[in-house]
Amino acid sequence: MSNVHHFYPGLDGVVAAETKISFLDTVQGEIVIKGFDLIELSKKYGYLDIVHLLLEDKLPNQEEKNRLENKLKSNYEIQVALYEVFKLLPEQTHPMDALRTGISFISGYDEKIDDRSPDVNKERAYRLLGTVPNIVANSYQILTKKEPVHPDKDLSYSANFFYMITSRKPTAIQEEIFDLSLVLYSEHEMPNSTFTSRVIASTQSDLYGALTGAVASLKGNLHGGANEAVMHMLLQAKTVEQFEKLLENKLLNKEKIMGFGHRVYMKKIDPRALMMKEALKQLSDIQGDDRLYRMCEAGEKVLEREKGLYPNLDYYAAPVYWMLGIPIPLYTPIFFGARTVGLCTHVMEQHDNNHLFRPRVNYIGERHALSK
Ligand SMILES: CC(=O)SCCNC(=O)CCNC(=O)[C@H](O)C(C)(C)COP(=O)(O)OP(=O)(O)OC[C@H]1O[C@@H](n2cnc3c(N)ncnc32)[C@H](O)[C@@H]1OP(=O)(O)O
Ligand SMILES: O=C([O-])CC(=O)C(=O)O
Repeated sequence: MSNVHHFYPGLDGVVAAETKISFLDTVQGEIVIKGFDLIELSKKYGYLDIVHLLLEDKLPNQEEKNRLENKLKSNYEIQVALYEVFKLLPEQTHPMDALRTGISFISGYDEKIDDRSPDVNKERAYRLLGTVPNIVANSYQILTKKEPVHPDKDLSYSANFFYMITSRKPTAIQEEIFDLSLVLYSEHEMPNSTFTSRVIASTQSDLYGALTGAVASLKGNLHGGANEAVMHMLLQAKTVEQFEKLLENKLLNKEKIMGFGHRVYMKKIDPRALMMKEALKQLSDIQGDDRLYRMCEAGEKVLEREKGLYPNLDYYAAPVYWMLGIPIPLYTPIFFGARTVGLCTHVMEQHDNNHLFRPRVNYIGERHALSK
């Protein structure tokens, strides 16, 4: 038997799981979520529909949707002690790190922490879906020395999430676009964060641990952190010409351009980015300011011409969140908030049909004999 195995750097192209949750069908050009194309879903359905689809295996009727929303609302509040924990965090803590701490902290309140059965895991997932927007919003409020914002149960789930992070109730169109962004971020097969959560769950560790690991994964700017990085990059330019120059210089310096490229869609635009691009156009028209839209479009052309690269969702989500008036450090936490449902579904699937993740290596170090 050989000690050398075929090595795929970054597990590129390696199949890591059999799943009934989702699949990036690059042949048909579809993001399949429980059998439906996410882009088609996003044109007709909202975030709560997707939550129901992922956790209950079916699109909900109105009554089921109301029941789901009420269940999430009954889980909006966070432990008083968590506010105290956030007060102890150093001021410069990134909201993703505060979120990681928050999710880790609340695990101690779960009286059935050692129960991984599907029903208990599902209840836990609903609790997390209710709680995460509050953790995202109020860790940030406290870190920025503001008063906590209490959830408003008269608002829809997405409107309340928006309200808690901005302290403003959204207009109808703002609510619609924010909800669309949550739909688009909700689930995406086997990105690094989902893989991380499944790896953790495969030791029979719990949902909180798996999600805590996923927050850390998502924070990196090769993954979820790219949406914040895109906005910082856009803010470095004031005009289309300046933005084009900035990108050209970055490419000359062999820098990676945030918001472009994707392990799976490398040579095509991420279909979710197109949806967010339309939303950006809509916001630009409403606000009578299309500067960011024009800069982003020009950037697209530079990357296509120079590198044959196309935008991923983060490229257009960033300026959309900017035009919605959302603080930049919350862009990646919002991504996580939206992805909570996808991650919970994956952890549940892993627990239900588990095989410990434990890959091998090709050893390229030295071997020594110990002298006697
Ligand atoms: C919602 C999401 O999480 S989507 C991902 C968000 N992340 C980003 O936007 C970060 C920027 N993008 C990237 O770093 C990459 O495209 C990734 C990490 C997302 C995927 O890339 P990988 O599959 O690992 O491919 P890799 O990084 O090796 O790139 C392959 C080639 O394309 C180039 N490339 C890929 N993405 C970019 C980019 N954004 N800017 C410039 N060049 C790029 C690489 O430099 C490399 O070129 P080379 O072969 O000449 O060295
Ligand atoms: O699929 C990936 O690798 C990253 C991504 O787009 C996502 O998590 O939404």
